[in-house]
Amino acid sequence: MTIVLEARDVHYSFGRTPALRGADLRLAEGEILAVMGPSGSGKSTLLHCLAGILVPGSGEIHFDGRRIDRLGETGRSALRRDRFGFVFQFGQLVPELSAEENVALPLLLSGVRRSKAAAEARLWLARLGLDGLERRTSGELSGGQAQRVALARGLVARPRVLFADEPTGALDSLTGEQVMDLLVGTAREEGTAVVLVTHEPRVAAYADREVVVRDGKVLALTAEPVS
Ligand SMILES: Nc1ncnc2c1ncn2[C@@H]1O[C@H](COP(=O)(O)OP(=O)(O)OP(=O)(O)O)[C@@H](O)[C@H]1O
Repeated sequence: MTIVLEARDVHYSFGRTPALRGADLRLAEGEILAVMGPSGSGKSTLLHCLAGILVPGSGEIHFDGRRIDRLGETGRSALRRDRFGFVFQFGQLVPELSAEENVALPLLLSGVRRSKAAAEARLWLARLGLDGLERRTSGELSGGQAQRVALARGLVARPRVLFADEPTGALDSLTGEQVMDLLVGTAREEGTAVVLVTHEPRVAAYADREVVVRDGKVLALTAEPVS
């Protein structure tokens, strides 16, 4: 089994408020991992540390066997752009851009030609059942459609790890299930590992394994990834 991402004894504080107090986590290649836990327990902070958005006060983050917590902002932002994908609770689409332009964005940022990026974006929109909606802006899409656009954007650059923070949090349960079916289905097809932060057991049930964050520490609910 190959470990793609690992947190070792990670501590992080917001000023004097400790958010992580020795968090450990291992994510296997292609694994879908649910991170659960009560509000304020440190789930989002852990995701942000794993994704190189926040730098831990102490401890280590390893991606593909390389320490990433020691990289500078430029190195971490290159990593986020080239190797990681993101989906958040509120899709955070750029409101002025069309669905197609939103999905093409990560490719354009990586230097892909405009016509190729647009063609890839259209393929991903079709794959997520959004054909015909390419020209719409986020204000012209339903919540579920917008979240599928966000998912297409998160996966278009074929990341090694997709970080999903409450990806269905703003959706009704039926729409949430459709988004989760697509998220898990496409991640599996692509071999993309997923860190899925959720407080909903129904959403966590889509994962291969669950951990619980409590008081800034990670408790394993089911076994470590197995070979
Ligand atoms: N920007 C911030 N400034 C100060 N404190 C923060 C900030 N973000 C989070 N915290 C604090 O850090 C702790 C962990 O927060 P975090 O957002 O990681 O929890 P969470 O488990 O994701 O919560 P939720 O389920 O409510 O999103 C909490 O005590 C929170 O109040």
